[in-house]
Amino acid sequence: MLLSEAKILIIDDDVDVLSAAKLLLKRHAKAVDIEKNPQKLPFLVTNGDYNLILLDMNFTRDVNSGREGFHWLDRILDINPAAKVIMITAYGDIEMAIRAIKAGAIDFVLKPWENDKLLATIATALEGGKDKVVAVAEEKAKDDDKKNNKAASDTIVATSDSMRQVLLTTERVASTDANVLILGENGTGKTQLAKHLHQHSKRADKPFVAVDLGAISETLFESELFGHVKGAFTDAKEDRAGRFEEAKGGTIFLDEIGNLTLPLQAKLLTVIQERKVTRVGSNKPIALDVRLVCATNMNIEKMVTEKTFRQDLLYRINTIELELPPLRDRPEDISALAEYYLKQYAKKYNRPVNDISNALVKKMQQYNWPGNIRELQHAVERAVILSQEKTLQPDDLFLKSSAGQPATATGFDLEDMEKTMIIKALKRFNGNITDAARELGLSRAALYRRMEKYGL
Ligand SMILES: Nc1ncnc2c1ncn2[C@@H]1O[C@H](COP(=O)(O)OP(=O)(O)OP(=O)(O)O)[C@@H](O)[C@H]1O
Repeated sequence: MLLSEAKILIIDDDVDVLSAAKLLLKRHAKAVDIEKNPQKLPFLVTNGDYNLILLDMNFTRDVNSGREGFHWLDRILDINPAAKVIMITAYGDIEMAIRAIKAGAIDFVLKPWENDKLLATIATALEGGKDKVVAVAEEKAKDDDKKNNKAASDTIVATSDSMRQVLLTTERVASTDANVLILGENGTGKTQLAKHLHQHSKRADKPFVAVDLGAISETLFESELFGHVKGAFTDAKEDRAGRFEEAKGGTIFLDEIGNLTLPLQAKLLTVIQERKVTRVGSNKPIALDVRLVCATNMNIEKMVTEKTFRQDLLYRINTIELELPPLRDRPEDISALAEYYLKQYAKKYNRPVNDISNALVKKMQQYNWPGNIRELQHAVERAVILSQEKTLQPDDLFLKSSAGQPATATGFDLEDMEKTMIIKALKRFNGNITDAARELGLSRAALYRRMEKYGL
């Protein structure tokens, strides 16, 4: 839809912002309404038939949490899930803006804005009608999937020889009922692989139940995994099946198995050996028909040597071992995954970006990715949200950790120097990002990222 045909609503508690925006937009749009009081939003959204809403992130002057903005964003999307909301955020609030986009806003503008940039952002948002609706529908489908406790049919990207080999073995062992132990650092895709195994097994149409053992307290372990009967303890108001029973006929995935204390390891071993569970407070064992898949990021053999993990339990769970290599050891997967996530997020957030420069691919392949695929996924998501161009450049990707990178030989801390230069440039231009970026020879997006990195 064209801006000249659009009806726009602007909500901000700053009347100067409202009048400046109205002055600018009424020359380009069909109609512009302004409102100072966000309480009127539900009425306006229900009755106003707006094509676009510009919403302030922080309503209470001295509270900068943005929470109110999120609250109102939620309300708008509750009333109309396809509503197009652009958030107005304060300078330095990039993190918040990213969260808002993840929560369903279509874009953000920073205050004080440049008129041309604001008009371009609005025009792009108005153009991308269908994508937004599709994205909302997809999110909803995903939520529904989660609610139904189904294993989502996630794509596995595997270009490297090592990953292809892992996939091949996984698919081969899927049809057996053997217990599988998946090893790998955090974020290498252990959960994803467990789901893949389940989907290729003859239990695929039965439940896939994932349990994060690292997140269950010792006291709740038994009742969570094995269930309980009414009155077994104070909070046991009714009979409840445990996770093992929920997985009946399907697969149970026990993540972070290395985190189990020795007494809990003993309890789990008994269940696996006897293939029966007994709910807490009951004395009736229930026969189990589940496939057991476990995972850990710990060195479990070493734990056995150190006697912190029972050898007999390890023998039970690792009939077949699959090991996911860390991302830094499979450079072909780095570029394939980056492209996969670039496409996915560009579509989801309706962004123009569709390519990755060779220089950025090189930068990604030199980085050590301590958080593996999860870290790469988040880095690409942020870059897609922030990028204004069609091709992602090295500066667009914000990498958190520099661990494993060669240290600077000069003894100077380059980061300190960079930070000082940015502070100086910002002071010189009274916080004007465009001028400071030009002085520093950076794009605006690159300057924002550095400001964020240094907490400026
Ligand atoms: N081969 C892959 N292709 C595409 N995406 C992947 C792949 N492997 C993992 N992912 C994605 O990476 C993220 C992390 O994967 P997952 O949760 O499976 O890792 P994990 O090893 O179980 O992590 P943790 O050790 O923290 O439990 C998920 O969003 C997942 O969808």
